[in-house]
Amino acid sequence: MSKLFRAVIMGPPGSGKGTISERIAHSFGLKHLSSGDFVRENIAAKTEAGVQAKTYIKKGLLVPDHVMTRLLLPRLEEMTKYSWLLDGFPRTLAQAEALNSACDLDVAINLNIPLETLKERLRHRWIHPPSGRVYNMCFNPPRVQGIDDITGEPLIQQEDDRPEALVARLRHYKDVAKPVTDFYKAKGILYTFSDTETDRIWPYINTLLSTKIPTIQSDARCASTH
Ligand SMILES: Nc1ncnc2c1ncn2[C@@H]1O[C@H](COP(=O)(O)OP(=O)(O)OP(=O)(O)O)[C@@H](O)[C@H]1O
Ligand SMILES: Nc1nc2c(ncn2[C@@H]2O[C@H](COP(=O)(O)OP(=O)(O)O)[C@@H](O)[C@H]2O)c(=O)[nH]1
Repeated sequence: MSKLFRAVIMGPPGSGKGTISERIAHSFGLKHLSSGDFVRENIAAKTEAGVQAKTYIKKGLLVPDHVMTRLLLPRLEEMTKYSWLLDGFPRTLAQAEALNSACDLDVAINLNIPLETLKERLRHRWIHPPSGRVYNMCFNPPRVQGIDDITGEPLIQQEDDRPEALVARLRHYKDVAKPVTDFYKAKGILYTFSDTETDRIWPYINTLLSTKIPTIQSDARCASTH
């Protein structure tokens, strides 16, 4: 029987997790699971975890580990038949440990992007909040400026993508992410990619996954959710 492929992608805000996840989902037929999308769906559906999560997000805070794992792990249980790539989770060691008790990962992709590049990217990032679609006014602009391609609704810039908020976010990211990357390094599944451009990183990720996926997965592919 073919084995399913399970991966996580980590990196600071603006490092290209969403962009690269979309490419991976498209090229390898994995499901792209975004923790931010799960949070937004739970908020919209007013689930208990969603109501709790909203109070933190409104203050610009990360959702606490116990709320986040309660929201996410049941969704992963629904995915037992699929290969997936998880984007945005884990962000803390506690989350990584919770995930580790739920499933075995094959690969942890870690994006290492210089601070100046992150600042520049996020300055140009615009999002469509209801869907989570992300644009960049230089790298992948919408067809009409300020308007979502699919729905025609307005795009917004997130408060915490502004340069002042970003430095604090990045500092916080570094503190909490280090134990997580150390955890995956110790397991021998951490792959770090450093560059200023997604298009230069992508061929390396593509090659890595091409060597991993066909050997452990043949008929278990599934369509991307995006
Ligand atoms: N693993 C997680 N742990 C805690 N909070 C989370 C997690 N994933 C998502 N969230 C919450 O949901 C919000 C939206 O998440 P999402 O990943 O879409 O955006 P983000 O924080 O702007 O990330 P990035 O800039 O890296 O894309 C986060 O700001 C955070 O409050
Ligand atoms: N200029 C430039 N922008 C990029 C590149 N890769 C991604 N982006 C944009 O940078 C922003 C952050 O990327 P995103 O995938 O949302 O990163 P995430 O926060 O890690 O999920 C988005 O607006 C992307 O469109 C790149 O190589 N160059």
